[in-house]
Amino acid sequence: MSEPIKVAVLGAAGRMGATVVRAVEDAPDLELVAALDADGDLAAVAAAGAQVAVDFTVPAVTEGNVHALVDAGIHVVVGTTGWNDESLARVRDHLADRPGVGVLVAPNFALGAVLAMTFAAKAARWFESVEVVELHHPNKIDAPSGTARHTASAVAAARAAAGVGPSPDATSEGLDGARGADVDGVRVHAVRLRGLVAHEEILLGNAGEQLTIRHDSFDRVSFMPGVLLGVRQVGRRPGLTVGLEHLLDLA
Ligand SMILES: NC(=O)c1ccc[n+]([C@@H]2O[C@H](COP(=O)([O-])OP(=O)(O)OC[C@H]3O[C@@H](n4cnc5c(N)ncnc54)[C@H](O)[C@@H]3O)[C@@H](O)[C@H]2O)c1
Ligand SMILES: O=C(O)C1=N[C@H](C(=O)O)CCC1
Repeated sequence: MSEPIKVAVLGAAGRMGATVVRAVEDAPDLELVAALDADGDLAAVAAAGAQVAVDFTVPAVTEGNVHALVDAGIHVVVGTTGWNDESLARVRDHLADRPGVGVLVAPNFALGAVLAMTFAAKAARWFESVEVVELHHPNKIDAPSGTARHTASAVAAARAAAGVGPSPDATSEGLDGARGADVDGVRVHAVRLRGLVAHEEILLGNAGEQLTIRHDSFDRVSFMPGVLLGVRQVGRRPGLTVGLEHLLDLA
């Protein structure tokens, strides 16, 4: 058997980070060499000999972590949300100077969520209306979710490519926010409710019919097969990869 991949986890005291620590410890082909939280020193990751770092921290710090890890020649698997076209472009540019280093940024590592996004993008051109509803635990700090943004962008791109216009909407009066956020022209609604973990519905409507695509993560273990797949694959994918769909032959 080959040597285990040496893995560091950032955000290790958090809900996701703690779950990733347990998953790495349970995987015979992986070795946990560092587990850092907010009070940790990022230099400890390289000092521990980590080959791959997994980042489940907070939107305000994740990009800085990635640049520091890329400088150290460490591959990175990022689950933290808050990324946009500009921050992703900065990482892509940085990686051009670091051939051989891979970064995977995925807004959702649950296999069902990735399939739901893929199915929604495929279906989007065939419906007059489409809206996204995401539902999460009330401790989540960002809205709408990274998954919902990624879904809405993919839906919008598929509709644009097929020449489909915007969803019909006659709203001209009411309260600000009542129609949700606009992500590339697709309405996205965020629910925060005690008891929830991570859930998404894509509602697609035509005259006389509705298709609802729904995914539920009831437990954070649902993200672990995707995270571990990313850890195992990221070193073989130099440059920036955005979305787990690229590792699942779905893109
Ligand atoms: N991609 C996915 O599949 C997926 C799944 C669940 C959550 N998330 C995202 O992951 C992120 C974390 O979610 P969570 O529920 O675990 O949050 P959390 O608040 O429970 O955990 C975040 C942790 O990061 C730590 N932290 C803050 N700054 C740090 C730093 N500079 N270095 C190291 N650690 C630092 C915090 O102290 C905390 O322990 C969020 O952005 C969330 O949206 C993504
Ligand atoms: O619990 C969270 O926070 C989650 N964040 C990701 C997102 O914003 O899409 C993935 C689902 C869980």
